[in-house]
Amino acid sequence: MYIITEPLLDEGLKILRTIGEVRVIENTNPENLKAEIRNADAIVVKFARITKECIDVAHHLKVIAKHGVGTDNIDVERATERGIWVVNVPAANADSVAEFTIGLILAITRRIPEGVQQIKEGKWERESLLGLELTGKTLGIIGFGTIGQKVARKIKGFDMKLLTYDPFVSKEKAAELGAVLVDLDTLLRESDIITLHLPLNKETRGLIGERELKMVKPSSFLINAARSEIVDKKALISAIKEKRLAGVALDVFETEPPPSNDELLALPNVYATPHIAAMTKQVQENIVRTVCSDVVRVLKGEAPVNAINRV
Ligand SMILES: NC(=O)c1ccc[n+]([C@@H]2O[C@H](COP(=O)([O-])OP(=O)(O)OC[C@H]3O[C@@H](n4cnc5c(N)ncnc54)[C@H](O)[C@@H]3O)[C@@H](O)[C@H]2O)c1
Ligand SMILES: O=C(O)CC[C@@H](O)C(=O)O
Repeated sequence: MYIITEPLLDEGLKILRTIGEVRVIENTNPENLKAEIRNADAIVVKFARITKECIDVAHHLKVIAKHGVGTDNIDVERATERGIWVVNVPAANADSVAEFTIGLILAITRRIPEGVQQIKEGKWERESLLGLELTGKTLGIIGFGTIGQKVARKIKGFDMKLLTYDPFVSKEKAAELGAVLVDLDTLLRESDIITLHLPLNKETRGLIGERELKMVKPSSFLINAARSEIVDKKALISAIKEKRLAGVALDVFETEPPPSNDELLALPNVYATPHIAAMTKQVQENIVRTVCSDVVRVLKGEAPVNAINRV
């Protein structure tokens, strides 16, 4: 068996080597990926785009394995048509991502990165760093799945009012975790902080656009540790420039890494981190074990545990 993979922890490489030859590929631009995937029986993918064109040259491919939960970088429909399993690792990173989300909320509302910067520059300008107390404020959680629910559970001690919007969740489920299920417009109008925890797909691309950003309070903050394209970038830039949003914290970008002259990142009140919400030792070890074990299962002719399609 021949397995290709984006760079992985050694533990994962060891598991894969029990079933075949493993090649680590660093260059995942479309042409290189097409050349590499041609002879592969399996691919472990982090951020590389596994497009229809890529899948169509992969005549031996049996499984596309996502190191993580979001499979928006994989053409799952085409893989299914071609009889190729797509597996991911659901839930494994949810605690870490929820913890990180709360970190971003605190960082942006209490202006922690600016405070750090001031001190390092030898400044002491406390009066310029007035923040927002979270107690009694409203947190709007868009997407109430594994991560959204963990955020609700973990933020309890902050005594915030919780709203959530998720078309696939019942109001009873929301209430169980102390949140009120509302429609999107209500959430946007009433929240002081809005955090996104939904997948990127045809329905959610651009879900937060100009119309939606015109509804939010100018004092509100937006947190995006889900996927960049859920928010319309042009509309977001206008909202920040026109002071219709107090601040934005982003862990995800359309192009990763984003270009150094990115217009959004250059704006004040835009905080950013390099897609690290799931970057904890525990999560990375757990994910690599789970995903590589599923690859081995498929290559042995067994059904994977975490398939997101049926072939
Ligand atoms: N920054 C990171 O490192 C990082 C790490 C993990 C996950 N993520 C992103 O977070 C996303 C959510 O992860 P999860 O584990 O909670 O997934 P999940 O599938 O458990 O939950 C997603 C929730 O979104 C809801 N949803 C779907 N369409 C919606 C819509 N149109 N409006 C509102 N809600 C909608 C679903 O009903 C579901 O409850 C992933 O798809 C991934 O893109 C990012
Ligand atoms: O591999 C990672 O650390 C990030 C993946 C994350 O965005 C996911 O969708 O699970």
